[in-house]
Amino acid sequence: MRIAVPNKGRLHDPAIDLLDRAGLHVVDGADRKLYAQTVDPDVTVLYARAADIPEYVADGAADVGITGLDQAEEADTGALVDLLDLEFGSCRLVLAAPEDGDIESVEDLDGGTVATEFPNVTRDFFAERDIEVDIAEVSGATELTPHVDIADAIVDITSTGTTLRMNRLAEIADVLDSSVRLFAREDVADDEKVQQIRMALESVLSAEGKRYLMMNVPEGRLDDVKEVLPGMGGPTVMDIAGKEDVAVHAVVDERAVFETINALKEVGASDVLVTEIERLVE
Ligand SMILES: Nc1ncnc2c1ncn2[C@@H]1O[C@H](COP(=O)(O)OP(=O)(O)OP(=O)(O)O)[C@@H](O)[C@H]1O
Ligand SMILES: O=P(O)(O)OC[C@H]1O[C@H](OP(=O)(O)OP(=O)(O)O)[C@H](O)[C@@H]1O
Ligand SMILES: [Mg+2]
Repeated sequence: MRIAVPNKGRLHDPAIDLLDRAGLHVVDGADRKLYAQTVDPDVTVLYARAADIPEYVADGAADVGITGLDQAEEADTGALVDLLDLEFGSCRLVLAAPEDGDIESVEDLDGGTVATEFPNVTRDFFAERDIEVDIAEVSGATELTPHVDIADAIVDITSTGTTLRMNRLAEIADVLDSSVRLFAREDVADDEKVQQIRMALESVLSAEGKRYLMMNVPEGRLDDVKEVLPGMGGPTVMDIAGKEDVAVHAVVDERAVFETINALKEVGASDVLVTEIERLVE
């Protein structure tokens, strides 16, 4: 089983970090290597450019891949199965034009030129609206093109909006909401190993923002404590050898920890421990 991961750029570190936290540690990932082993002898990492990953997966060079939805939509491959939203690399593809120009709507671009690194997505966007545009494919610095008479507008990535603002461009329309996904080729999407990888990654995302609470509770107050701890499927209750108290464990939303601890103290809980959770396999 080969998993394609961005070899550099902004997606590389978070992708490797996520695999790590999922327990799929890369063991010989020296820089500039094409392949790396993981702790699972059946899983190899293949490093590739984010833009090439959909094609690698579609062609069988890899079985699953981690890259942006924007790249998957742009790639000229058959459909890949979008197995899991990995919740990083969130950005939008937008149509934008000079702030002080005459392009204010999508229709104003009829007969015009749009520069982009995403020609396929852009072509589809205008075709769906029956608007004829010429597409100027560029490989970077797209934001400059409307100011040097190469294009009337652009379709490009934005997240904070800083780059558009710095280049005096205004958003005209949303083209695509993107985030990084785990993609699989259709014929392997249901394979056991692929599903194990999906579940391992999902368990890291599920644990994010959750805390594990442990405490001692007098047995007579257990019902009150349960009221305070809605938890996931109720708390775990254990006897403590030679003691009247019972031990109670529960998973709680990080944002609710402060309030929950105060409420727990009020109903008689003591020795409350709060710990982080690495993974949560549901
Ligand atoms: N500003 C951004 N904020 C969030 N996500 C982004 C942003 N820019 C790009 N992305 C996501 O990262 C993916 C990879 O971006 P890109 O291909 O530009 O690589 P990079 O990290 O800039 O490295 P390089 O361009 O040097 O290969 C994009 O397809 C998109 O999904
Ligand atoms: O809305 P913002 O937060 O300003 O982000 C948008 C910018 O981020 C990306 O560029 P990147 O930083 O990856 O540089 P690149 O052109 O070298 O890929 C993208 O191509 C935009 O230019
Ligand atoms: Mg970039």
